[in-house]
This record gives sequence, structure tokens and C-alpha cells, in this order.
Amino acid sequence: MSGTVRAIWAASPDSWSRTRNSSPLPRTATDGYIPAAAAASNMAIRFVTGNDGKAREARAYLDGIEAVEQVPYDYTEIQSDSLEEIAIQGAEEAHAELEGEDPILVGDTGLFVDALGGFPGPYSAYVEDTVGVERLWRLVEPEDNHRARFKTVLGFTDGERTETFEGTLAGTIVSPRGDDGFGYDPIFEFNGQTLAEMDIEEKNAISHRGRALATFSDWYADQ
Ligand SMILES: O=P(O)(O)OP(=O)(O)OP(=O)(O)OC[C@H]1O[C@@H](n2cnc3c(O)ncnc32)[C@H](O)[C@@H]1O
Repeated sequence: MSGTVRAIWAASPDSWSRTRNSSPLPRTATDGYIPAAAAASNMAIRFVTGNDGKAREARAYLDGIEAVEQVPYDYTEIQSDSLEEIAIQGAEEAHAELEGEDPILVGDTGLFVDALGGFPGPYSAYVEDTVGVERLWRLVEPEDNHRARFKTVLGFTDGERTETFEGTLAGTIVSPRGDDGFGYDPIFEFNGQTLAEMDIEEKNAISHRGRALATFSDWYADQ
């Protein structure tokens, strides 16, 4: 499949990045949604991340659509307020630096808290590592407005063409609950449950990353 896809992409005049809106209803492998060419190929999408939780979710979502190989390459995270710019730069750097032909997927995520003016946003990883999730909750606790939003931007490149796909999830910051998931999942509530109280399929069905993966897999199936 990769040869065919690359030939089509290389011939396309529309060879630059664009962001697509997230699909409202993510499709899953259990929908029987497998691009015929992908099923016949031994290609893997290289998901570049050091975060095992992100890789687990991508694998669970794309299972049956395409093989996903986790590659823990630490690409440069440019100083930018734009998750799109970070994802594009990360995908293209990883493709240039890593050996191999298979396409690259990266995902950049931010948690945007209304009462904190969108903080930590693109700096979410740094804030998790330094301040921690529990203390972010304590920062939000005294505020009247606990609304927040996750946004994920996936960056995909095969070296010829780069595309971005976005997904968002609106919810509420709450006191930590739940043992599943990773990162800010214990303090992010959606529909009465924190993301850490959901199993991986439940989270993928509604989450920012699941929605971005849905848009990506819709697009990928058309290639
Ligand atoms: O850059 P890589 O190696 O992929 O790993 P990362 O953990 O830095 O990945 P992100 O930039 O996407 O994540 C930014 C922060 O947001 C957290 N995060 C990302 N997705 C999340 C999710 O679905 N639920 C909860 N927290 C999440 C994550 O733990 C980081 O602290």
C-alpha cells in the first residue's frame, strides 16, 4: 500500500498541511472499517512518542486498520502556542532523522483550563512534570468556573506530504478520581466520570485523541 499511497500523494498538487475538524462519532476497528489496501500491506505507522498511554490508545483505536509501532524518539518541541506547529515540526523532524520508510504519526496534546486563561495549554507536559496533576487541581479548586478542554493535534507525514488532524473534548476539572489512563485523566471529568474511571475503549469513543484518530483514519482510508 505504501508505494501506491506515496505515488498518489507525490502527484497531488495539494501537498501541504491542513487541519480537519474532528468527526462527532469516532469509528473503531470493531466497525469492520479496514482499508483494503492497508489490510494487504505489511506497513506500520510509526507513532513517535515516549508516552506509553498515548501509544496504547492509538494502537487500540487503529488496531485492524493499520499496525502501529511505538517509536520513543524525542523530537524537538518548539516553543509555540500552536499545537499544529508543534505536531508538524515533530512529524517532519522524526521522518528526517529516523531510518526507515514507514509513515510517521505524532500527537501533541494540551489541557486548556478556562479559569486559568487556557493554562497549561501547550505547556501541559512541562506542568505535569513540575507542578503535577494534584496541584493543578488545587489551583482550579477555588475558582467558580472549572471548565476545561483537551485538544489533540495529530501530525502525519510520509516525507512527501504532511497532514494534521484535530480532536477536542470539553469537560470539568475535579478532585482526582480513578486508576486508569494517564496524565491529567484523574482530574478531567466528562459526563460524570473522570477519564481515569473509563477503560481505554470508553475513553477512545469520546476523547480528544479518539476524535483526532477518527478523522485521521477516515482520511487514511481514502488514500
Ligand atoms: O511528546 P510525547 O513523547 O508524545 O509525550 P507527552 O506526554 O509529552 O505528550 P503530549 O505533549 O501529547 O502531552 C502533553 C501533556 O498532556 C498529558 N496528556 C496527553 N494526552 C492526555 C490524555 O488523553 N489524558 C490525560 N493527559 C494527557 C500528557 O501526560 C502530558 O503531560
